[in-house]
Amino acid sequence: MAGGKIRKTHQRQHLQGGIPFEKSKGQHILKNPMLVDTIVQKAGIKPTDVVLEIGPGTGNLTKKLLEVSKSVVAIELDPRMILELNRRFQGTPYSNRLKVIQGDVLKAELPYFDICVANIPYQISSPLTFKLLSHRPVFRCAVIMFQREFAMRLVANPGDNLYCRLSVNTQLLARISHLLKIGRNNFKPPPKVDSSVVRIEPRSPLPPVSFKEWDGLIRLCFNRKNKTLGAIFKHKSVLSLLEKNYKTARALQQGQTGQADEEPIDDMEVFADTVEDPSADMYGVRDEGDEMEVEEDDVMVEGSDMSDFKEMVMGVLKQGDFAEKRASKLTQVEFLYLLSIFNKAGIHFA
Ligand SMILES: C[S@@+](CC[C@H](N)C(=O)[O-])C[C@H]1O[C@@H](n2cnc3c(N)ncnc32)[C@H](O)[C@@H]1O
Repeated sequence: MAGGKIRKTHQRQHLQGGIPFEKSKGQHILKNPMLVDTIVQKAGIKPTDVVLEIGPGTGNLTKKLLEVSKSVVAIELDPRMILELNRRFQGTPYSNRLKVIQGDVLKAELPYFDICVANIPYQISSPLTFKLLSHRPVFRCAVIMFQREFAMRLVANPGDNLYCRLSVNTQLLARISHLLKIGRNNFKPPPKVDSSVVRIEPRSPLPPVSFKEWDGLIRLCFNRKNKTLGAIFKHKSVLSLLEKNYKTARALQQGQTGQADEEPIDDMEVFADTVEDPSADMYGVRDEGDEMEVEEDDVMVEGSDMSDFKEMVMGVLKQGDFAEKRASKLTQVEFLYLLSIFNKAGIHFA
């Protein structure tokens, strides 16, 4: 840690190198040098690696990364931090191996990197994770500090309380493991929550699935994650949405004779689109576990109301033995199978 002094004002500003930290920018500096060493060691950086660091701040982690890698590219939003970084590394043997880009990482074009190591501002966790996972060429791994609950959602398994849409979507794209628990007192100023360091290893190749279709199904299932799939798919709003998609797909198919019926693998641009607008909360944790509000007219379609289309949907669920199962307990493989049998029956989610 650069030797700064701590001054407390009535606003409890915390200073390092004369810089007041801004909580709105997630500026919580790792002050425990042993932890910084452990994170760098766990990242398994090779001397030939180009490292991407997001939010280098005053450079505590950056210095250790420079010691073990070929070079570091750091993206930092706050120009005051960049001045501090320049002051810290100018005239040292590290200066020509450090490139600092000023800007918002969510808007920046990411450079080439082998490995990403970062203590990030927690408010960008979800869009940043998906921005990294859509980056090409595929990197080896990312070792990232997240808010503890977000990290536990990333690694959650079927049946765990925190298993949610975020878990399923990230685990489709990457292998994720929990590396370290970090208490809030290791930061200056301490955040309100504890943290965890997680390793993310992108899958390559990706499972051959349309991401739009996948997310459509997962979103539907997790909006009422503790209800049986049989109950979810009996709702009028769900059935009418799927019936509309079904009719559209059939009309398109009729207009495209001679084409293979296999679903094309989505272009990676799909991922880029979803991270451009973080407010869309495409993968956020906000809605997880919440029951989707059932509108007054969103009744269950029962008995005499039974339409041919509903019978078809129920037939698909029965075929895979899914009617009595709940999203909160379904594995990745089961979701992939469910999507494939729906699609085979001409039922689509996007
Ligand atoms: C949690 S601090 C980490 C600082 C330092 N890496 C450490 O571990 O001590 C997060 C850093 O990310 C920067 N930051 C916040 N939002 C950002 C964004 N959208 N893009 C890039 N950097 C950002 C902050 O200015 C701050 O320096």
